[in-house]
Amino acid sequence: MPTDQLILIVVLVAVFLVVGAGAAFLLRGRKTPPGTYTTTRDANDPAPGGVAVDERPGAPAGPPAPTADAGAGPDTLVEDESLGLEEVPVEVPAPVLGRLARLRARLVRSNNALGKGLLALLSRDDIDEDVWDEIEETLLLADLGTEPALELVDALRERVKIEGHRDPERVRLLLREELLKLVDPSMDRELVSHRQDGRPSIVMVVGVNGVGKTTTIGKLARVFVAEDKDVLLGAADTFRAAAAEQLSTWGARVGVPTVKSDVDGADPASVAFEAVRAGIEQEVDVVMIDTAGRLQNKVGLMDELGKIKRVIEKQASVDEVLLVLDATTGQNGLNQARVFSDVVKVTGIVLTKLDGTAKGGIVVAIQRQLGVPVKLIGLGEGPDDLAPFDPEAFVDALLD
Ligand SMILES: Nc1nc2c(ncn2[C@@H]2O[C@H](COP(=O)(O)OP(=O)(O)OP(=O)(O)O)[C@@H](O)[C@H]2O)c(=O)[nH]1
Repeated sequence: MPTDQLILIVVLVAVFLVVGAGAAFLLRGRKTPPGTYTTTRDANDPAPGGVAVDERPGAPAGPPAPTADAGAGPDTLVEDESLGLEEVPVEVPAPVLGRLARLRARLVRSNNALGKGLLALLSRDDIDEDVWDEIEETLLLADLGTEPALELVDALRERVKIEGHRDPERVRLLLREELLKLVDPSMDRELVSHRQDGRPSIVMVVGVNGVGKTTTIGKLARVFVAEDKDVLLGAADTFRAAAAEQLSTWGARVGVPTVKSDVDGADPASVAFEAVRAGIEQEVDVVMIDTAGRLQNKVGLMDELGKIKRVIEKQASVDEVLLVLDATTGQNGLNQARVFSDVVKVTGIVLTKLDGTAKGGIVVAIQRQLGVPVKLIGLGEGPDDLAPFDPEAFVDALLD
């Protein structure tokens, strides 16, 4: 074979080997399973900066985030040796669909005295004035509120008079219908959690101390991740030192980054501003801002809340202001709700700790007083113990 042909063959073989090796290297990356947060940052996006720290779980700011193995189950270890990063466990949250069905037993356990009590009273042979008084008392004890309780008693009196009673199935049906009317299925309970006008949805979470704000954000982040959304958290609770840590731990569990201040007692409005800026830059779907718990009668702190919202709105309007209320505090929650709503227009209520109280009637009282729907309910301390509020499922659980 002539030398020039031999050289040509050697060159072709070498080219083939180089191209093959390159292709194998490029194809080596693992596919990211749905729901796993990787990165929303484009290659040409600026790196985060300013007072707040963008904490992307398992990765320092800058390089791309680690990916998880395809088909990941709970507690999947995420690793990317090529970046020399530590292994970070990322959980796969439970699907949102049918959550209330899964958590129904908890609602039934704590609230069935209400439903059972009403059913027993209404099924009596003779419903005299004493029985109606007892029915009213049962409703008031469940925190339904005076006006709705009287309304319900009147409606039941009327229907029992016309339709008769005693047949347990019939009694159950009419009670169900009347309770459902009070809970009001016509209210819009959808959470705004999608990008619109080229920017993320901004969700602010407010409430008094210890009601479950941070926990709720952590649980909600999981809900959004389960829906395959990109989420970013902002730790504007700079009052309690451990709060930012608590929030970023929740985020890290599902691979969601947290923007927080590295300065103790930093201005919460500026942390919120940075978080929203990062969310816009990184093109996420939802930014959730945690705020410090504050008593509704502390004027300075309530003013601060108004300021946080105004500062956020320099960049993007706030789509949701979720007021978290602890269901076990009963009517006291109503006073809180009114004051909070005056300062930052509340768009939805999250009622936590419904697993630990027989006062499910508070749902009706709150919605009536504020005209704001209960959008989510907390039914336990577990990471997936938060469910969208479904009026029918709720009333059914009361009557179980
Ligand atoms: N049983 C039950 N406990 C809950 C629920 N939601 C939150 N908690 C618990 O309530 C406690 C307070 O929750 P946090 O999220 O720290 O409350 P917070 O409102 O952020 O507190 P501050 O930042 O101090 O105002 C925690 O122990 C939570 O586990 C719920 O739906 N059911």
